[in-house]
Amino acid sequence: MDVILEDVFIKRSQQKKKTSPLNYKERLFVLTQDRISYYDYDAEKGKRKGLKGYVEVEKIKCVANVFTEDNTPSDRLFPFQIIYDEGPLYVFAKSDQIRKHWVHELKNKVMCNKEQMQKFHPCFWEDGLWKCCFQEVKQAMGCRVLEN
Ligand SMILES: O=C1Cc2cc(OC(F)(F)F)ccc2N1
Repeated sequence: MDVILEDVFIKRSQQKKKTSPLNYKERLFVLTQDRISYYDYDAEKGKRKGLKGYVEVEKIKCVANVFTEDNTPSDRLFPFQIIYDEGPLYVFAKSDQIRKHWVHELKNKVMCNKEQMQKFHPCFWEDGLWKCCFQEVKQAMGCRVLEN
């Protein structure tokens, strides 16, 4: 299966508990027709190393930008979210242009998916609540309708 897009992003690890610290790791992301995979990689050699995980494109219910807060570090200015049945996965692109390209490609794939989501949370789930609507239930219905 050939590569559609490939880029180095920071990903936010899914927090097990709301008190556990958030951690951010740089990974190589690869989009193919049916998967978005991410790898450990060697920056010096620019080589892919171990596959760390993936999400099947058909499982993605929504892709959207995420609003950042004012105190966002400079390497996490362009986040987007990939929402699948287990919730949102947060990825940080290096520029708005790179983010736009990935979100565009992923949206094109999601529109063909059986399960799509029209309501989502435009801000992060962080420290046990949605930063957009302050609901404290992660499964709370999205507070924003997806515009076209
Ligand atoms: O804990 C995790 C696993 C993960 C995967 C991911 O990228 C995706 F969608 F799988 F391509 C993005 C963020 C995270 N956080």
